[in-house]
Amino acid sequence: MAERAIPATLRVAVIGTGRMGADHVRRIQSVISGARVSAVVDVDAERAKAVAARVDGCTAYTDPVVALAAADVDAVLVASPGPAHEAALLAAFAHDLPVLCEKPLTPDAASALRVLEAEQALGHRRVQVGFMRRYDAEYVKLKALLETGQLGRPLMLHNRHRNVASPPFFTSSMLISDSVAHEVDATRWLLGHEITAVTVLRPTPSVNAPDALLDPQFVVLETDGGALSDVEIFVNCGFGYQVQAEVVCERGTARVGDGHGLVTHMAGRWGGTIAQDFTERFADAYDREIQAWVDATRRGEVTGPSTWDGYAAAAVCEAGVRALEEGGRAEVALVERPALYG
Ligand SMILES: NC(=O)C1=CN([C@@H]2O[C@H](COP(=O)(O)OP(=O)(O)OC[C@H]3O[C@@H](n4cnc5c(N)ncnc54)[C@H](O)[C@@H]3O)[C@@H](O)[C@H]2O)C=CC1
Ligand SMILES: O=C1[C@@H](O)[C@H](O)[C@@H](O)[C@H](O)[C@H]1O
Repeated sequence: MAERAIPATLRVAVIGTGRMGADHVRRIQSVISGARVSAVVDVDAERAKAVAARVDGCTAYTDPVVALAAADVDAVLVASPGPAHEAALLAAFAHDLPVLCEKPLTPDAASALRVLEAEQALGHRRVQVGFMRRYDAEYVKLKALLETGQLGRPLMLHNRHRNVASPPFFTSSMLISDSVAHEVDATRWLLGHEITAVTVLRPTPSVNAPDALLDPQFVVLETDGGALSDVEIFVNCGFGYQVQAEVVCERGTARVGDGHGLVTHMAGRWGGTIAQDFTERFADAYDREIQAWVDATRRGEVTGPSTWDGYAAAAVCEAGVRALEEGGRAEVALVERPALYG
């Protein structure tokens, strides 16, 4: 395929204009630099039209394949639901377009592997996966501290991931595949280890969990570097959105996500506020993530979480769902890491 000329302002097609897609359209148009939205695609035609109407020179489509063939597009942002990602990614690969794909890369290891193989067939990386913890200022500092080696070898990572309430379509396995997927990536990225086995423990569900939802869950990830990473996932905690991580090393510990940004003392009490959802807690991280993607694309590069990272997360989550459903511990089987992913 002929080398594609990269314009000064990238023309981006956004596939999926729901909560995340519409927010990324706003971000590209009003917050970051170097890109504009030239096309939006949603199976819900009215939703696509409503979002397109807010953006000059943006066309609405209902089919990603038609959109990428017809529209003037230099890059693609995929924000449709996970099961639709494979088709969208393959449509982008057919035009050799760079893609920012929201997590999960795909919902299971077999489809993630097909995407991995399709990208290798192109011969170069095309995908950045939307694991935004890697762009959060506190997580970035934690990673940098670990890399100095001052704390010594990481032994354990304790993660807490709490949502106010789960959406109506949420299932018990989605606590792992949709939510813990972030901690799976954070563990691999912070520790630089692959995850080899997953154990899922199920306390008696909260009275606030919708019917039959196993919420909360306690997940233990074993790594090939000998560290353990545990995740409390609680998606109906009721009081706020909290994402915290504490790494315990041989010479000390470090933690992020306590939300101590603004502390007030008033009327005999002290305290702060708790974010209510991810769009608030991770707003800056999403801005940095999309800006980094646009900047790298304009340089003709692909950076950030790769298709390999998306595949590894899918395989770990699949093992996690197995452990949840069958009880106990499930081992993770990964294919050999291809040379393209270093
Ligand atoms: N990084 C993060 O923190 C978060 C990431 N996400 C991820 O973002 C993606 C989208 O999630 P939400 O915006 O919350 O979902 P949503 O349900 O609000 O929006 C999805 C949109 O995609 C459309 N759609 C469905 N199938 C499609 C297809 N085949 N082609 C084009 N459009 C299609 C739907 O009509 C809907 O408008 C998911 O992959 C989700 O896991 C979601 C929330 C936070
Ligand atoms: O990715 C996300 C959602 O899909 C997921 O459902 C939430 O639990 C996470 O907090 C959010 O970041």
